[in-house]
Amino acid sequence: MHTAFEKPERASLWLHSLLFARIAGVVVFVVLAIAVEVLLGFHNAETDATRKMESLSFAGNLRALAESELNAVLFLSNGLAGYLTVSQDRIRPDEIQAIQAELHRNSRNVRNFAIAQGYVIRWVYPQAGNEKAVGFDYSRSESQWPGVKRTIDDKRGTLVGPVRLVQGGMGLIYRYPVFVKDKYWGMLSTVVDVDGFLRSAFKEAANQRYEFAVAVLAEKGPPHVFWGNPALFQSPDAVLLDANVPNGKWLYAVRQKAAPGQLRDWSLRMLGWLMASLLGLAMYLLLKSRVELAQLALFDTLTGLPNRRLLEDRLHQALSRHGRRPASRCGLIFIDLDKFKAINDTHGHKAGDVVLQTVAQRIREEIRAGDTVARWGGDELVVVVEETDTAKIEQLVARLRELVTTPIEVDGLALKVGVSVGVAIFPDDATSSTKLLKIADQRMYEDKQRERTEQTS
Ligand SMILES: Nc1nc2c(ncn2[C@@H]2O[C@H](COP(=O)(O)OP(=O)(O)OP(=O)(O)O)[C@@H](O)[C@H]2O)c(=O)[nH]1
Repeated sequence: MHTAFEKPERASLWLHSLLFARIAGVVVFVVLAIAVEVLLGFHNAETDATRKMESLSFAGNLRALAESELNAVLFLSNGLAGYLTVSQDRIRPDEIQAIQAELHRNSRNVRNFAIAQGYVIRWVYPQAGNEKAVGFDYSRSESQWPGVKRTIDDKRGTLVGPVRLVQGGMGLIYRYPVFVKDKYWGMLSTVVDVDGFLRSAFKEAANQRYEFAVAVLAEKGPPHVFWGNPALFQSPDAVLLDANVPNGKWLYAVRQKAAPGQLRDWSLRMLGWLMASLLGLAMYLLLKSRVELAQLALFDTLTGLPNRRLLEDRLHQALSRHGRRPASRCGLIFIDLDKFKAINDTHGHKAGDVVLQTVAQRIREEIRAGDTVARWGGDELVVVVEETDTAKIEQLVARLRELVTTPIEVDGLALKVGVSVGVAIFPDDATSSTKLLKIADQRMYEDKQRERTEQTS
């Protein structure tokens, strides 16, 4: 048996199909989901740019802090270098010790000062713990000599390191070459404790929001990272900022730690997708209800056959199509069940329904796919047959009579109805659908009368 709500076959009804409703629902969902992603993309790009600006400003802050800490060291070293330049040949060890002691007392992270005359270290302050440094000859140190030589050649103070110190531990060394009358006299080295220096430089920068790393840019080879996580230099989220230090460069990498915004992004995304799903579903349900309404308006709910309205439309279409094949015929068959009321009265309305459904199904299975059988109303059905001829219509009518009158089994009973049929042929009988229907109805009535007469005689 056919379902009550069948899909209209015509292309013009495509907009009222369930498939269209499903596609429209999916399209609404996809479009909204894409819109959510695009908006989130804009939002993220903007947030990213803001975060990078903030990171850059933080990196600038770090650079300023390190510079100010470094300036304190340079200031001390330059002062001592001034003394050495003035007093070169008259240097008195006790005087140097006193100056060094004074400078050391006022400096925070300076581990020691070392003064070399020529290339050999002569004086160190404080002496305790640094005895090993006295007598150290730079020109014989494979690791230190290239740097020392560069400082002398460049004639400018150079920040070296962090390096492993002769006296143990890690240090930053500020080397300052002393020249007397343009001739190299000796080297002043100020050794700064790396950890202490960096801690006091960056203590103000200690921040829950950012992580950072600092590296020395080598002339050759990769940067040497001496503070923080080296991976930051490879991170796409990190910003890099370089800074000049005496005769060299440091590089800062700064990244904001996982921002609370990431969680918010996910919530926004979930909310957006939820809205997209709900609106997609709403669109589907809306169109589905329209489909159902349209089907209710065009199909008979008991038999699933086209109703009178759709039949009239199809008949109209069939007649307009006929113009293309004028030699063929179009048949309109009006069918009315006889003694149907008696089935209702004797076996109940439900049994009558089954009879109507069965008759509808039998006729539907008999006709071709392009033809139409519709419920005209009550126990009346109408068949439209296209591209046919008179003989074929007669054969079809005979088969339909047989099909309708073949007993129908309902609850173990074989119920039988009679049938009256009236046929009108286009264009022989009429050329308008109204006229054809009228003629077919009239002939069906005559058929019924004939049957009645035959039964009574
Ligand atoms: N079960 C059922 N009965 C229906 C339905 N629609 C109409 N009917 C009944 O079908 C009958 C149609 O009336 P008639 O055509 O006069 O009945 P009939 O016994 O076939 O009369 P003749 O055609 O003169 O033989 C009425 O009794 C209606 O109540 C329906 O959907 N289901």
